Amino acid sequence: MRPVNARISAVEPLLTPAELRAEVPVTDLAARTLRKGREEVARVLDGTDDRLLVVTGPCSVHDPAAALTYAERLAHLAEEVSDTLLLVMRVYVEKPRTRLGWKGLVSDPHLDGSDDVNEGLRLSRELLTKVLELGLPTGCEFLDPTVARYLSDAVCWGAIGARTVQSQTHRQLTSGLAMPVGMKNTTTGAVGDAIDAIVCASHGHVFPGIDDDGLASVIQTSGNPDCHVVLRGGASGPNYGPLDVARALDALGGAGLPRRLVIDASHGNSGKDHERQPVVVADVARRIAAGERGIAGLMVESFLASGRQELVLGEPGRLVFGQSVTDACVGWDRTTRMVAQLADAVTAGRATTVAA
Ligand SMILES: O=C[C@H](O)[C@H](O)COP(=O)(O)O
Ligand SMILES: C=C(OP(=O)(O)O)C(=O)O
Repeated sequence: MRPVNARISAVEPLLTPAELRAEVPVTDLAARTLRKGREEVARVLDGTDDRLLVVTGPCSVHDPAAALTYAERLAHLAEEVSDTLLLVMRVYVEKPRTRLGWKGLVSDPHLDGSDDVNEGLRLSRELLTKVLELGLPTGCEFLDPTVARYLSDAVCWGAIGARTVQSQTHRQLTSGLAMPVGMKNTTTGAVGDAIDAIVCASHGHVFPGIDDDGLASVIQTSGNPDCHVVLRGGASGPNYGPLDVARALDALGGAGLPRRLVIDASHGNSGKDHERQPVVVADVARRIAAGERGIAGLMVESFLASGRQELVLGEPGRLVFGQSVTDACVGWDRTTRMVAQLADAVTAGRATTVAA
């Protein structure tokens, strides 16, 4: 197709959301997990379900087979701890980059710079539906509003990231998403912007977009009442401590919002050092066990193998199976220990509630 201006070098057709949905449908089995997952996440977030939400999984999916192996293990673990924890798998198929880098499975599924977006969308949707079919709720960051039209009906929990939480486009997108969405504090550490995003997304908006047939459309939304803050630390340091949490809860209360939030053990809270994630989790677990209120969930970046590896475009054969190619992750064994610690903390925290 002829480019429309000198700085656009090519314009290729993209399959439509309706075509992809027909090719990769959300099966009845997946739809059951989707409905249940969305409802349960919303109930945990508002406190009517006293379990803890734990969103765990790789920083990014680069190999659907490795992600599915992780999902199979996590589905077993989710069953074992279902009295105390609601486990959701991170299935992150779009990556926002600080400067440049591989932008995720949707953008470049062959890991070679060929940027086969049609295949990226197909593989991403297949993976999301397979994870749901295992009975495991799915979570992902919504980055490109167009991509959301192709995948959001297979997602139980969404995130708006630290780099886009101030963006009106992402707040409008969230206002039309049918699942609970976590708003990250900004990379500077500002929590107020996440609260602004929650308020903005709770209202209906009218904005340009595409419909299911890919036709340029005016989209009207009714607002998303199920958004919450995610404390992920930032340039100003970690913000998972009791004082930062209390300040954020007060700010939420001051804005007329529920005093509930989620803590991300990774990113600015771990200084991107995966070895520090268990330290964050242990601290939060101790506080939950002691009866601290307001922490509705935790996020962990975890994969089969610990650490990270450098991705060399065009050489995917050299990659270690199940190890992150973006942020370093905790490995599987460490993950199971952290999950057990959180399950025990919820049990102990319940006892303090009964005693009070
Ligand atoms: O969680 C993922 C990363 O922190 C985020 O995508 C930014 O990554 P980068 O700083 O490596 O670009
Ligand atoms: C990019 C992510 O997080 P943040 O927006 O907090 O940097 C992520 O969780 O993958």
